[in-house]
Amino acid sequence: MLWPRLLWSVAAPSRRTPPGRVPLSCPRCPVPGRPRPAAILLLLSAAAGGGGLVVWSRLRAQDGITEGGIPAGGVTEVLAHRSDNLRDKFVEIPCSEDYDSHKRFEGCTPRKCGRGVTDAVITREELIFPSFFCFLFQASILDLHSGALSMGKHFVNLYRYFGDKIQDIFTEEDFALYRDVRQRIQQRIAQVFGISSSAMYLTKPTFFSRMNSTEAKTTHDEYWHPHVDKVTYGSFDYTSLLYLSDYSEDFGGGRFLFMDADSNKTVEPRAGRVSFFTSGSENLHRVEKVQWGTRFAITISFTCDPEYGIGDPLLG
Ligand SMILES: O=C(O)CCC(=O)C(=O)O
Ligand SMILES: [Fe+2]
Repeated sequence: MLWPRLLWSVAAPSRRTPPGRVPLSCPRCPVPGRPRPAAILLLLSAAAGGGGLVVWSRLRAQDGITEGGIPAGGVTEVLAHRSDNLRDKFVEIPCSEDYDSHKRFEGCTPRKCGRGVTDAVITREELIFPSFFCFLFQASILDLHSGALSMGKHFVNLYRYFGDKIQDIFTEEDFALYRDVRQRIQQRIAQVFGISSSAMYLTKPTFFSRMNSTEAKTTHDEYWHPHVDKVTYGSFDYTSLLYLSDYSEDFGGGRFLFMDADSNKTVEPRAGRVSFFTSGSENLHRVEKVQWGTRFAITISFTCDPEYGIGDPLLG
């Protein structure tokens, strides 16, 4: 059983919480509360300061496709069922032309495009991240690189807000796990797409997300809009999503959907499952609205352009 699920069951009881779970609390997790103006990093200033957190706000620009549940009449194929335990599922698809309008980096920029799912790169048991999860109970997005935490209508910059104290709040173990997981995903992507892992760079934003059925407080919380990551985030060439909770056990709705011309193809989240794909419009996608419970995931993305590369998030 996963810690996140246990922690969440205490923090936000759900009708799905099975009885008899060990009650856990987060004693080390301080509440930022309503931030002092000096400590606030609004989304815009974060973005102005070098890219920052773009996330879902920009997705609105690509609206116009049915939202919420899967559209009636839309044929849906399941690429990965929650109960599957997949080693290396991969579907190749033709690349879009999106990459032509960006500088090409041979040996990295996608020539082979597609989407893959694996349950064999990360085990469910290792996905603990307790110090990150403390904050995710209070926020919908935690951007590890910038420290931006979205809380209701506000963005708080955790690194500025807590300063040196952040080292007492976040643990090095969580950052080390993040680095390890990032590396393993990067290697898998490189292997599947036939490129060199050293030609890929982590890019921003890289963030934890919490999605539930409560009304979006701001447009940043509107995770369900169809979008193309390369359009939304610019620097992305390869997107990966690491799921931390289970579809239909921890939450309902919230499936990931590739929106192809002929059909939708779903990936049902499963804790430890990595879904990865080339970031161009060959992989238009969205997330179904969550109907109940809480869905946790991490978006970890890569660019081929060293100019947009970032280092691993660091503690302090
Ligand atoms: O969490 C997911 O399944 C998808 C999130 C997403 O599309 C994104 O971060 O760009
Ligand atoms: Fe996306």
